Amino acid sequence: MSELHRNLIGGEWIEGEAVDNINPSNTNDVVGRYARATAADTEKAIAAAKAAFPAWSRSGLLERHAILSKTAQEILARKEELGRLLSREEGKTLPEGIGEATRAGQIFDFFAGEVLRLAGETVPSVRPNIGVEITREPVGVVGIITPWNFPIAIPAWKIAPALCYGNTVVFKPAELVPGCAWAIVDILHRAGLPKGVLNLVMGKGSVVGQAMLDSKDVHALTFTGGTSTGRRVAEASIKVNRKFQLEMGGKNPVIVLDDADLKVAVETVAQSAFFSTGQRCTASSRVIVTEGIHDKFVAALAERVRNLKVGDALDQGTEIGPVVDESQLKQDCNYIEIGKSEGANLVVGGERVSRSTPGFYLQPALFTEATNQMRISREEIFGPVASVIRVKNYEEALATSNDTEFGLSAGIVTTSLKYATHFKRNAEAGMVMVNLPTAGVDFHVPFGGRKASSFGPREQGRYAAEFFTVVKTAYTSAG
Ligand SMILES: NC(=O)C1=CN([C@@H]2O[C@H](COP(=O)(O)OP(=O)(O)OC[C@H]3O[C@@H](n4cnc5c(N)ncnc54)[C@H](OP(=O)(O)O)[C@@H]3O)[C@@H](O)[C@H]2O)C=CC1
Ligand SMILES: O=C(O)CCC(=O)C(=O)O
Repeated sequence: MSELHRNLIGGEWIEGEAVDNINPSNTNDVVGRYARATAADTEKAIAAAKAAFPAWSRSGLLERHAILSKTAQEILARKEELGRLLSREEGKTLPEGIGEATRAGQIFDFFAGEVLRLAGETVPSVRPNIGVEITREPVGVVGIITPWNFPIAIPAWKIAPALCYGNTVVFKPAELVPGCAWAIVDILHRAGLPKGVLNLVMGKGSVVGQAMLDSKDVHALTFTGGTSTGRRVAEASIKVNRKFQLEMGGKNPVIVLDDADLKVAVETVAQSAFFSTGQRCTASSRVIVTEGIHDKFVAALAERVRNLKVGDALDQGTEIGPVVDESQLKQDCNYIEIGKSEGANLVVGGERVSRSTPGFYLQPALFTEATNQMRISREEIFGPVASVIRVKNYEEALATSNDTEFGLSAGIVTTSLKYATHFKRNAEAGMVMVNLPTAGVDFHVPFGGRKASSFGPREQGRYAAEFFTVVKTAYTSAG
């Protein structure tokens, strides 16, 4: 039997009930065995983080810099192995897995630099002989709850800034993907983090996650996942005056205008909608196309989708890996049936694919003749399913793209500077892409959305400081 990967609590590796981590490309393949934490373990982890906070919040900048930098170097040196682990446990293709592992290394590298750039402000007072200093301090114990779709990048972009700014951490990864989570915690632990500064509690959201929500000793909570869980995080946090940050769903539009370059449009939409099996909160599932280009665009996109190679995430040449698990696959298939019953036209895909190994394979599905009122255009599906909505002109395209409760990412494909500029200004989204896929973002600039997609300060880049610190304003009289 393979080694049990244990939880890290107060600097000790702690046993727990063993859970198999299953490969969605081949359900006969057990990626590893991981210990399931209990609510009592979670309470111990929170207590350990609380006890470690006073020393870590005052730790030397060079110590923090060295640990984050060493972590970055090890992740980058092992990016192929970690990328393979990621693809094996989550199902994105190997190049995508290696790309994500690389991104995690770059994020730690970025925040290793940020440790040395911590800054405040001194400003004159409006009163004579008084100085005003504005500084940022760590918040305390940060709870981190992450989803399964970015098993290494999302933990990295929450853990790295939390530690950089002097917080201690209790980290709960999604139960489906403990492998990458365990690997980065192991790397950080060996890089020299003091006991209790980073605690790992793998386990169920309803047990471990809930124990974090219920604790008044978790002073800030950063969450990425589904909208309904996000609401629970918000409600629980308000009760205990906790700072919280939510990244949730999307129903991201991509507009294709008559003047678009056809090849760019097809590739941008295929990438936005189907790569990473459509399992990205930034994926696009509403393709809004003006009537002059509609028919030739649909024909070219359908051809591209028909030829997308669905297969084992680790096989060379696979473009679309499996869906993450049986329950997500059911959700995708259910929405495909809903789309058909609503009267949209399924032009290609949507059927389960058999391979030599048992896995959750689905041929990407493309609907046409959809309207923006259909459920498939309004609800997040989180799979390789997209619908084309035909519109008359740019004005109708813009209105349709903004007609959604979500506001994470929005894209436009056009050769017109006028429309590109107008769209950047008027799209109701946190991130806007011109002639680029709606998914796949840089690691050093702000990430986040508007409306029901996000709540709280932005993640990533220098903007991360807003969530992971609290501001203090100090006044000193000269005498
Ligand atoms: N915006 C995004 O990036 C993502 C959006 N989603 C959307 O959410 C839908 C559902 O996906 P799913 O993974 O189930 O999303 P969840 O919101 O259930 O999961 C996200 C994280 O929250 C945890 N969690 C679940 N219940 C609780 C709770 N009561 N208290 C605290 N934490 C909890 C989960 O734990 P565990 O999984 O271990 O039970 C996981 O770590 C998807 O179909 C998709 O629409 C999903 C993933 C990412
Ligand atoms: O598109 C990306 O690069 C990031 C997407 C993401 O964070 C998510 O799907 O949760």
